[in-house]
Amino acid sequence: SKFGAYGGAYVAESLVQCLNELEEAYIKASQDPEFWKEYESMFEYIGRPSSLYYADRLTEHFGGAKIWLKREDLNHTGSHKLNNAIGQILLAKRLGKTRIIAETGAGQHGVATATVCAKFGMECVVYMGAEDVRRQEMNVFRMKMLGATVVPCTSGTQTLKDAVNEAMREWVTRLDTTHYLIGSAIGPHPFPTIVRDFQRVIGREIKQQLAEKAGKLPDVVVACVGGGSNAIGTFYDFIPDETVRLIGVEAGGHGVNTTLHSATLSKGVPGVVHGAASYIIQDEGGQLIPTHSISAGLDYNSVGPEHAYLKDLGRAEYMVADDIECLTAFRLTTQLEGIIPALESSHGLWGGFQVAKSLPKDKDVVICLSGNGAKDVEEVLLTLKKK
Ligand SMILES: CC/C=C(/N=C/c1c(COP(=O)(O)O)cnc(C)c1O)C(=O)O
Repeated sequence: SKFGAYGGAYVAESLVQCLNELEEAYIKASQDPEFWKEYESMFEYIGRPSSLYYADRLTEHFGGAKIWLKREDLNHTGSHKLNNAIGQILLAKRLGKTRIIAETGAGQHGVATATVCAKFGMECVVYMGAEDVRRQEMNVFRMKMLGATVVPCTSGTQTLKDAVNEAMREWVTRLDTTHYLIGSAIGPHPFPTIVRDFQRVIGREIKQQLAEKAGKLPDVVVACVGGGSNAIGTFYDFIPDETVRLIGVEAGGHGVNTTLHSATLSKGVPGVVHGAASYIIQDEGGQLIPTHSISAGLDYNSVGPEHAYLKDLGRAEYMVADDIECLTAFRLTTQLEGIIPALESSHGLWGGFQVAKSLPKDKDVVICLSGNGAKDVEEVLLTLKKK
């Protein structure tokens, strides 16, 4: 249940039994070929395998290594989030739950959760910071259209961490009927392990696809890091391949020399929040301090414990892209490849571009394009108008 000193389950007594039940159910399911068959039978619904697209114009523009995009934005609902939502609702069914709650920031996880609840006939309640309800309004419409109840959270900074707080607070009162379908590789054990196992299909497909297309392993794989699920899913099957560099890109917001960022691994400190030991953006007293990112899905005080572990091991490297760099990558990808990326993914794109331009042409850099940017175009226009 630990990733080195990180991970664990630092929760109130009232949650321990439910987490043990979840862990037991997951261990049984993960050892049951029928479970994985059922999970993989839903790949058609998700649209898997997602394509590994060679971005020839971005490659030419930067003049260095070949840039490949892993198109998780083309999945049903528009991001990688459905990979995890499908797996967890199958678990919830095995646990006999009838009701699902979730947190969301960018609204992508909320939409993915509402989608699987519609598909599998379960009640769905999604907690979402009021600020994120405003900046990801299109996804709020989609969640409601899919039959979910969206609960705006007005505590704290009214963003992702506040939604997690409220979801956990409610979950502990409804453990018998309700599964908390967590949206990233965060939270108390066994959540980070479960979410990683449902996202590792990303890296497994990349490995197979690049072997087919280029007859080799990637030299670098890059992904943005919010809670860390698309990144750990991209990295996990490459961890044993020492020649493959693993690079996570966090949100630099207004700059890491300000307090308004979400660069947890670069500027945070070890601590405990939302049931897990990891890196945290907090003050000396251990209180969460307000974070900022132009992208709601990266605007979070902590990060998955497995990333904290990979960082300390030196197996993965973590960079930062600030709001401006994110917007630059957003524009370049849109105007050179005709692909509008989510603002979250744009952080990974920026990081991948910087690495690609520093490498020779015979190298291959794969960037996980975690989501579609349709949800962000209004916010981007608003931001550009303020310039
Ligand atoms: C679970 C809270 C995070 C959300 N989204 C995060 C997100 C992220 C960051 O989440 P992780 O992959 O878990 O680091 C990356 N790309 C897209 C398109 C995202 O929507 C959400 O609510 O949709």
